[in-house]
Amino acid sequence: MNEPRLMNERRPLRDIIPQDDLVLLTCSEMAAADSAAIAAGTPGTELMEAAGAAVAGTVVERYRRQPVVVLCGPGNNGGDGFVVARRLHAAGWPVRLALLGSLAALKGDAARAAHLWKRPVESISAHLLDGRPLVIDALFGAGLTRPVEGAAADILARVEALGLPVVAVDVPTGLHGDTGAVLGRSIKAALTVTFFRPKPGHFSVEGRRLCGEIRVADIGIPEAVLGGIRPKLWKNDPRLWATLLRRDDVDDHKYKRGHLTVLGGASSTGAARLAALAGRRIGAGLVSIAAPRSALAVYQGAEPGNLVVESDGDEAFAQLLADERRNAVLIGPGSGRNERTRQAALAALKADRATVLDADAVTVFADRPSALFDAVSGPVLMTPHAGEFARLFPDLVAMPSKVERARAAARRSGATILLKGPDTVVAAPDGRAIINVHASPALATAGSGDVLAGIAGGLMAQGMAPLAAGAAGAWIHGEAAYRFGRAGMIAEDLIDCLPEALGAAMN
Ligand SMILES: NC(=O)C1=CN([C@@H]2O[C@H](COP(=O)(O)OP(=O)(O)OC[C@H]3O[C@@H](n4cnc5c(N)ncnc54)[C@H](O)[C@@H]3O)[C@@H](O)[C@H]2O)[C@@H](O)CC1
Ligand SMILES: [K+]
Repeated sequence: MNEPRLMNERRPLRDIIPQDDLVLLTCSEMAAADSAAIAAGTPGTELMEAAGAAVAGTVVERYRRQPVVVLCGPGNNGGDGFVVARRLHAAGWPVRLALLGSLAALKGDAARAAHLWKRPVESISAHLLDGRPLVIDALFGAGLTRPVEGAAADILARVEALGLPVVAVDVPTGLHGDTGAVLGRSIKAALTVTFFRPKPGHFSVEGRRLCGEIRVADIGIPEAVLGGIRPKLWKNDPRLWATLLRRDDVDDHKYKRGHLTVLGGASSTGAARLAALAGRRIGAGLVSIAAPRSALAVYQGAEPGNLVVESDGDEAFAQLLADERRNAVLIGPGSGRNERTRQAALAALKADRATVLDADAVTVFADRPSALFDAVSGPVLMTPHAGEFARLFPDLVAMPSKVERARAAARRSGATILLKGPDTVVAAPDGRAIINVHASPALATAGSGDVLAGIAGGLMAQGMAPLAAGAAGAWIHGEAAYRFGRAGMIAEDLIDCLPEALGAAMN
């Protein structure tokens, strides 16, 4: 009897399902959303009033009545501050307001908001902080263009030194909404109220440190404006990809669940074994390790459910891929920085397999990255950490935005890039990108990356496209760490927790 054909093979891979409520908007996209809302009939003053009202409302909800100082900047972020001050004062709170710059220099909506504030406008000075007030930071928001210095930096330093509670309007001053980098100096907020949609900067490592709790307020911008903006960045969540995870089917057969082939190395054999186990746990029907003769016995004596095939020398991997049922390939974890790894990667790309390139498979192309990029044509996910990324894309490292770094690398290489870290970004060559913050610091442990590569490879074997597999992999990886839920986690524990994590993603 012939063995059943693999069902996934040569079928289009299943891609993410965009969700409007998970969209993140850059500052210029947000400005476009404001403009579209204004064009659709909501005046800018109303948007600003709604923004300030949302901040004031949140403050009243979260804090007991107490003295407040509102620090206003020279633009519309400051304009929001004037609204917050007026509304808190109306609610009976003791409010002082200080403006950076002169009232006469305010323009447009901000000038109108200032006009409605009938009480004193002070200048920024340390005396404002006498009596330890709650601080509303409305100095700079989406319009931040250069480092925060001078009086603004001084007062923020003072607020921080005194440990005063801070509520940030839109973003903590100094945090760049797009890049998530700090320009000059910033301030740690307990709460950040942003408008319509979060911005990428809220989810950078710095952003997560500085924003505190993030509340996204509706300010009356119609959802329909997103249609015109066509955003391409989402916050990772199972709703983007959970429906793509394979559900059990009555006529399931292991070949229908894909066959992941992992290149095993000669010395660091643990990495490929961890990846292979993760690939099986995540649901690949078969996972085999292509092992060099010298290490065959090691792999054969290990986990009995991993298939082990001999694959020695530079050409052998290409021959393995003559079997079309090997629909997905993972190369890199412990595979060795050598010609065999390099040739296996090129063979996988040539054979157009769903391919995950990690660790050594990234590093072996450092001397001539174009040899890798030229070979990419099919579905490829590359999963570098920052150091591996720098080897392949040295000129992109200086870009301040991690999302843009990953996007540029994806565009150049033709592969989907999963750039690891506490704020993992997955970016596809067409510009779609996903930020994952569903990750625990406990993931910073040896072998954790091998597990992630195995999960992604297993998901691609089951028919997920690279962006979906990367996003799902990063989330499930994070969820597994949360599920372990105590100190002392090692990579093997992550694998044990995968079934529960997978279950959580599917619910
Ligand atoms: N209609 C709208 O556009 C709305 C805007 N909103 C608010 O408006 C904010 C954006 O307003 P803007 O675009 O006016 O920007 P900002 O208020 O963030 O700041 C802009 C001004 O600050 C200057 N500036 C930038 N960085 C500086 C630095 N380091 N030191 C000194 N000056 C600096 C700029 O040259 C500009 O004059 C959002 O963050 C949000 O709070 C909300 O009111 C909702 C509606
Ligand atoms: K701010």
